Amino acid sequence: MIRVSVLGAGGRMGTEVVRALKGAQDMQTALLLGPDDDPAAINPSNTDVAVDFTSPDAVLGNTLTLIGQGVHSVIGTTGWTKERLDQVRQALDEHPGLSVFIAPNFAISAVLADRFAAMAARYFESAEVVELHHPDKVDAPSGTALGTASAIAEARRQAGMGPMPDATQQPDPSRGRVVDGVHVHAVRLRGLNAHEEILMGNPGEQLTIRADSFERVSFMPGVLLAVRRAGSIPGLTVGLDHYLF
Ligand SMILES: NC(=O)C1=CN([C@@H]2O[C@H](COP(=O)(O)OP(=O)(O)OC[C@H]3O[C@@H](n4cnc5c(N)ncnc54)[C@H](O)[C@@H]3O)[C@@H](O)[C@H]2O)C=CC1
Ligand SMILES: O=C(O)C1=N[C@H](C(=O)O)C[C@H](O)C1
Repeated sequence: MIRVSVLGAGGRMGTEVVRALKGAQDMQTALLLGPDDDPAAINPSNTDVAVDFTSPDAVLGNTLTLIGQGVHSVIGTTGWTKERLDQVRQALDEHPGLSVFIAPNFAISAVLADRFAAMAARYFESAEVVELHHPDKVDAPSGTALGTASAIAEARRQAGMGPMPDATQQPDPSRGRVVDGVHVHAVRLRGLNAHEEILMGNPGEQLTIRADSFERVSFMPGVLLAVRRAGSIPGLTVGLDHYLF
């Protein structure tokens, strides 16, 4: 049995994760932590893998604590920057064999949308990302959209493409956040859950790639897969594609 502790267990995702763990034959829930609990309560005597769905403010501290405790982490929480990831890598250097796995998105539809976008990027002059979420989400743009924009930018770089056409004369917030040269727009609307549309355009044609997570259950197969694979790739791994393709 894999003993799994959950940080953020009372939240929207945490609740769904606890339900999924209860339905998994090879897993048992260990500690279920909320914002007032000490993550250092998690250690190898009670936990094999810790799952974090907390908040962008809390996740780095939690992760560094869990590395210090010698427990593998599976993380869905957003808020990662290159600097924060470097801090995790540095901490992991002291703990060979330990793994930290971060997925901006655990839904297969979103992982495939990213992959398709990276494949398509070199064939289109223009590309923009629109992410649409429930209005209780605290961060914008979504971690998924940031990853998608970076993947598109990297594919364009590899293809030797320059900047996208845009006659806007001065930067304006209505054009969204520019991530690595790719415009990202965030919509917050009651009734939505988690959605992303990647728009690509050429003279006379358009490609739209869209992924919709209508319910949080869509993230659970990915979370359980990452828990089962924890420790299989030591060090820091970012993206469910590492386990899928
Ligand atoms: N990677 C993925 O597939 C997905 C990622 N997310 C991300 O997961 C995170 C959580 O999302 P939701 O569940 O919707 O938020 P939420 O606000 O419903 O849940 C977060 C929970 O964490 C708790 N919390 C805050 N700080 C904590 C700490 N230091 N220790 C323990 N618990 C703490 C809060 O009290 C709350 O219960 C967000 O960053 C969101 O973007 C959400 C959905 C899918
Ligand atoms: O907060 C959410 O809901 C989600 N957060 C993640 C993100 O920011 O990309 C994943 C998914 O979009 C749902």
